Amino acid sequence: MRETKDREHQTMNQLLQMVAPGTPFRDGLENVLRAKTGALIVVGCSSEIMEVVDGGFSINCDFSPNYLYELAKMDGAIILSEDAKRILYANTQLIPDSSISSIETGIRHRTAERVAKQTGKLVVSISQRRNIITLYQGSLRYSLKETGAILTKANQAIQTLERYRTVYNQALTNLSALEFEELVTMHEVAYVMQRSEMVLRFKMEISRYVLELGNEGRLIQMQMVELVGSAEEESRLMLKDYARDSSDEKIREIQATLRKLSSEELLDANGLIRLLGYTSLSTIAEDGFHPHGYRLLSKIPRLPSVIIHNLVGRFGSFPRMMAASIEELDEVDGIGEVRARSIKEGLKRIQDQVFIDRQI
Ligand SMILES: Nc1ncnc2c1ncn2[C@@H]1O[C@H](COP(=O)(O)OP(=O)(O)OP(=O)(O)O)[C@@H](O)[C@H]1O
Repeated sequence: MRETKDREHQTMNQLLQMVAPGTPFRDGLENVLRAKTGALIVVGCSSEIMEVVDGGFSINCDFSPNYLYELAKMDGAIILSEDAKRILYANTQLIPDSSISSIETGIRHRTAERVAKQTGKLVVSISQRRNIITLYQGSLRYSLKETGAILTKANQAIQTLERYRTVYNQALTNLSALEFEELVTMHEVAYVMQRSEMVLRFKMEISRYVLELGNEGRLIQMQMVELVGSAEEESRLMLKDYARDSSDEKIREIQATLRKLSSEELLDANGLIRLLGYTSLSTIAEDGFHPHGYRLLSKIPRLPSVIIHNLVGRFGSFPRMMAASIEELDEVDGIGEVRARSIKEGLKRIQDQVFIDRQI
C-alpha cells in the first residue's frame, strides 16, 4: 500500500517538474488556458498511443508555446514527444477503450482519463469553460493550482517546518545533555526519532510545492534548505548511535522503514525502539542505553570519519570513550597525542555548550 503511494508520489513529482512554471510546456498550457480554446494533449508517442489515435495530421516540429496555442484552436487532440520537446500530430481523434471507468462528465476529460489509464502516458486536458488544467497519468489525476494559492500553502508549510525544527533542535540538545550525563532512556531516543521524521516529512511536502512552483519556488526552496540544515545527517548519526546493528546498510533499512510508517505508527515509541533492534526492555537494561558516540564526535571540527569509526570500534560506547585517558585515546589507530588532546578538549567544549543551550 505504502509502496504504491511512494510510486505515485514519484510519478507526481515527475509530472509537476514537467509542467512547472517557467518551462516552455507550462507556458504553452497557460497560453491555451488564457485563450479559452481548451485542449487535449498527449505526451508520448508509443505504440499503445498510436492504437488509440485516429486521423489528424503529422506536424513533427520543435515545441513552442505559441505553436501549441495555435494548434489548440483546432478540434481534436495534440500528440507530443515523450519529452514534450516536439509536436508530432494535431487534430487527431482519440478512441480509448470505452469500458475503462471514468469519473469525468465532459467528453474531453473522459477521453483524457481513459487514454491515461489505457496507455500509462501523461494526458493533459485544458477545459474551455472551467479555466482549469488537469493532468492524468495512469490512475493519477491532478488539477494544477494557481501559483498564488500554492505560494500561500508553501509559506504556511515553511512556518510549520520552522516550529518543528525548533522542537527537534530542543530534543537533540536535551538528548546530547543526557548522553553526557549517561541518563538516556528509550523515551528520549524515540522522541528524537519522531521529531526528526516529522521534519523530514515536512521537507518532502515543501519539496513538492517547490517542484510545482518551478522558478517561482526558489525562495521557498532556499528557506527550506536553510531550515532543514543538517537535520538529515543528525538523524542518520543518531540512528547509528542507537541501532544495535549500526552498519550503513542497516541504517538505510531503518530510515526506509521509518519513512513508511503511518502517523499513528510513528507515535508508538515501542515500535520505534524495536526498529533499532531491541526486542524487549530487558535487553536494553543489560546493555545500557548508551550511544556509540557517532553524533557527538561528528561535532568535533576536522575529525575524519575513519577516526570516529576507530574510536567507536575501540570503546564501543560513548561513556567509555568519555572516561578514556589521553593515553588510551592515543592507542587508537590514527590518533596521536595531539589529536587525543584535541578530541578530549573538543568533547569538553561540546558538553559545556550543550549544558548552556539546555538552560535557554
Ligand atoms: N475523443 C476525442 N479525441 C479528440 N478530441 C476530443 C475528443 N473528445 C473531445 N475532444 C475535444 O474536446 C472538445 C470539447 O469537448 P466537450 O465540450 O464535450 O468536452 P468537456 O470535457 O466538456 O470539455 P470543456 O470543459 O473544455 O468543455 C471537442 O471539441 C474536441 O476538440
